Amino acid sequence: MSERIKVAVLGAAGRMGSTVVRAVQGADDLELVATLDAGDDLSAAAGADVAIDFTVPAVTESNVHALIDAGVHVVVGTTGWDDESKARVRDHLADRPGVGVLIAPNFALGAVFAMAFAARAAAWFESVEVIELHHPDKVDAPSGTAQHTAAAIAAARTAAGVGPSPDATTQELDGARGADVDGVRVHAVRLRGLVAHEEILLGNAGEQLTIRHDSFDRVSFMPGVLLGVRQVGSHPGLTVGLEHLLDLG
Ligand SMILES: NC(=O)C1=CN([C@@H]2O[C@H](COP(=O)(O)OP(=O)(O)OC[C@H]3O[C@@H](n4cnc5c(N)ncnc54)[C@H](OP(=O)(O)O)[C@@H]3O)[C@@H](O)[C@H]2O)C=CC1
Ligand SMILES: O=C(O)C1=N[C@H](C(=O)O)C[C@H](O)C1
Repeated sequence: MSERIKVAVLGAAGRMGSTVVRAVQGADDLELVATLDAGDDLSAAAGADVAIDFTVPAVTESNVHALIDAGVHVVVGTTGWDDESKARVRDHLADRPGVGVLIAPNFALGAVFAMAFAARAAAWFESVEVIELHHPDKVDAPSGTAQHTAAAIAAARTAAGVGPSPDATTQELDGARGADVDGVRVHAVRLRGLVAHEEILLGNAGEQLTIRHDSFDRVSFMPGVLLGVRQVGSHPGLTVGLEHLLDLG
């Protein structure tokens, strides 16, 4: 058997981190070498080939820079990344050839396909809006997935020369029309009982297409996380979105 990939998990006690720990322990080709939580010294991850970060938006970027310095590939599921923080990672990686960082707002395969399908359809519909629905313990809104979805939809519409979705609203109670992500309206629901869900609504005169994805359990993210761990080392530089490992990018 070829050598196993040594893996460190950051945020190991969290909802996602604890599920990731079990998935890594269950994979024959992976070896769990470190589990870290808030307050732990990041140098414990330096012996890993790949670190997986499911922490909190406030710390994920500094974790990634420290891991790049240590020459460790990183698979990042934590949300909260914007264009500036991604650009800083891209610049850092330019000085560390061979190191790969994968940031994916959603590792559930169905969610990645839902985003890709929505981007393909978006240029053919007059109206499009995104609704994301999550458990009430989530700290960020809208979800990273919804922002990634809206950005892909907006890019597809711009490339096709399609204008904004029609909207006659001139009077609005703050927030009633959701957040504006690159011109696409995104609405966030927080409800006990939910895990992670997204609907993309596309409308034309007389018809509606609804693309919906549901993660009922955090195990849904594990095949994508493990795919990322196995492939990040052969994707040096920054990769944003699991779609690039599924030939959908
Ligand atoms: N990409 C994807 O597919 C998915 C992404 N996510 C994202 O993953 C992130 C985590 O979600 P979730 O697991 O639900 O959140 P949790 O709050 O359950 O877990 C976060 C964990 O990170 C720990 N932590 C905080 N600071 C540090 C640090 N500096 N170093 C190491 N660990 C730290 C927390 O510890 P403590 O509580 O002690 O502070 C906690 O255990 C979120 O951004 C979420 O949006 C979630 C699901 C899927
Ligand atoms: O916090 C969560 O739970 C999730 N976060 C990610 C996001 O913000 O998109 C992925 C998934 O939706 C679950």
